[in-house]
Amino acid sequence: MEKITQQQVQAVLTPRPTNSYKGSFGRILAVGGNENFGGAITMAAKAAVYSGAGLVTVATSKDNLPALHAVVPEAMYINYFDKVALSAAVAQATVTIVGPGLGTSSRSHEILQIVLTNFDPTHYLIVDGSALTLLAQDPKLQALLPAQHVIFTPHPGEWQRLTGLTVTEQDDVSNRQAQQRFQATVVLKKYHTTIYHADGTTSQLTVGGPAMATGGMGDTLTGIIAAFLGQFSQVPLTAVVNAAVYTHSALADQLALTRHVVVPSVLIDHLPTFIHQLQTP
Ligand SMILES: NC(=O)C1=CN([C@@H]2O[C@H](COP(=O)(O)OP(=O)(O)OC[C@H]3O[C@@H](n4cnc5c(N)ncnc54)[C@H](O)[C@@H]3O)[C@@H](O)[C@H]2O)[C@@H](O)CC1
Ligand SMILES: Nc1ncnc2c1ncn2[C@@H]1O[C@H](COP(=O)(O)OP(=O)(O)O)[C@@H](O)[C@H]1O
Ligand SMILES: [Mg+2]
Repeated sequence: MEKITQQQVQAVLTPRPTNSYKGSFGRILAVGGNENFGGAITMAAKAAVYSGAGLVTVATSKDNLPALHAVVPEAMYINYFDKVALSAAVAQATVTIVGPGLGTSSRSHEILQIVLTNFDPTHYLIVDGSALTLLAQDPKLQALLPAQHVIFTPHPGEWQRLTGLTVTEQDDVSNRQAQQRFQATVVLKKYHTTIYHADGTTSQLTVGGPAMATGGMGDTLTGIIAAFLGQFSQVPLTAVVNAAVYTHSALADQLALTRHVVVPSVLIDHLPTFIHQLQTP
């Protein structure tokens, strides 16, 4: 198993070409955030913007719109109950996040089904939070998953729901066997997060720690992964995912030097500076 190094990450985070524009850095769609969990999709969207995504649209409950725009006015909005608008947005996005704060109601299920049905498999799909729980509950939804370019970001509880593996049974052999059933990249989030890539390789973090154990930290990670996929599309998927997961936890470690807890919103605010710091030899 390969440990992810800062040098590998720095090789991914290339500076922006001078003749670039917002369309050069990904069209991200973030789908989630019901009436109770609007913060989850807002953090995902803000993390994507602050990690350099070109264009970010949030498909969420209308209840969340004022708060979304107060926190991240750069993000565009659609109502996720508008099936026509949601289908069109999914088809256009170069990277779609689905699941943070989506909830597990029948309406949440319907939204996930629309996302999976309209997704363009040449693009990227990040499946997190409630979307993983909905998938675990319904094999028919699993059958709609594209065969490539899918990234699952479960915590051990979500991975247990998907695979039936209890947290103590989640060893490398069992996790790899389970990954092969889905063909997706699996980012198994924990102390020293392990990434089971779809190409058969495995990577592990040596950064990150308990100051990250607070609600919203995983939602934030989805936005960083999406933004990096949107920007560094010429780099292999394995390296881009590793770079995003590393950046998230390495920044948390830096902030934890002077903090008891790393609040996700605070981590997001530091992303532009930290990414620049990684780019500067
Ligand atoms: N501000 C917000 O709106 C927030 C919304 N959230 C959303 O809330 C929904 C439910 O997600 P949750 O993860 O909170 O709850 P879940 O019920 O999906 O998962 C928690 C369960 O997993 C088990 N588990 C085992 N190992 C774990 C580990 N290492 N970390 C976490 N849980 C572990 C726990 O014991 C618990 O039973 C998701 O859609 C999520 O995105 C959360 O992200 C928290 C913040
Ligand atoms: N003790 C820990 N050590 C390292 N990383 C941690 C620790 N606790 C939490 N994290 C990280 O915080 C994030 C939590 O994700 P998740 O449980 O999905 O949070 P949420 O759904 O509330 O946003 C993951 O990236 C995980 O690796
Ligand atoms: Mg989560």
